Amino acid sequence: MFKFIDAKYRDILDIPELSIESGKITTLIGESGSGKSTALKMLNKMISPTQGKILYHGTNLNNINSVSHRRNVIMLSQKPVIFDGNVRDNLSMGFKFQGLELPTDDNCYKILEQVKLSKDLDSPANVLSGGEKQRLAIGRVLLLNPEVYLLDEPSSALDDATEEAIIQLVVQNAASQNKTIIMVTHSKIIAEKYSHVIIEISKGRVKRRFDNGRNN
Ligand SMILES: Nc1ncnc2c1ncn2[C@@H]1O[C@H](COP(=O)(O)OP(=O)(O)OP(=O)(O)O)[C@@H](O)[C@H]1O
Repeated sequence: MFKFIDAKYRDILDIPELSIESGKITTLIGESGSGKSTALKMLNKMISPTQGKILYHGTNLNNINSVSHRRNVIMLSQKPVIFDGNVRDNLSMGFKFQGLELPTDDNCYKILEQVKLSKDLDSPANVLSGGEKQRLAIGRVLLLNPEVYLLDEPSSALDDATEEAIIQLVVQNAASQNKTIIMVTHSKIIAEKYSHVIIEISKGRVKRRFDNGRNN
């Protein structure tokens, strides 16, 4: 699905060859500052390689329109982004950005059920609790139904239980549809529990890439 070929980003990342397969959960691990977030940002074109290239389904990402790419490859920040307005507005926001037909109330309620948020679509979003905001942000991404979910762990530590709850929700909903999940975590426990493939990054280079032995 993704293939790095002699891809460099400044002096931060240097990846001569790396493939990320579709339909799998791939996790990037490695010490702080090793380049994990930078690698993830390259996958949805937030940044582009300064040398070399990254292919997506065989096409150089440089030749793919950024807006349409981000329809297929969505970054879910673990710090929830909540917009002014009600729950419905927040669920529809991605569709508005992308110029797509807005989701029906029925579909919105189905997603709220999946993320276990029992709120009315008309209720204001800014009064939700932190955990509820997180579930609403996840619902927004699940509703967009992308091909690839990028989950970036904030370096400012969320507690592991919250991080795992987010991952669990996405894995349950996305992996059951054979979607691709690529995530960054500092937690070896989380990496080993959920990943098919683990990639260890050290000083901007791939140190190890191994099959985690998960086959479902
Ligand atoms: N736009 C940028 N300009 C200059 N340096 C940058 C830029 N983005 C990241 N860096 C540096 O590149 C290195 C890798 O950063 P990155 O955020 O990818 O690391 P990380 O492995 O995700 O770290 P953490 O686990 O702490 O989040 C760091 O030293 C960071 O300071």
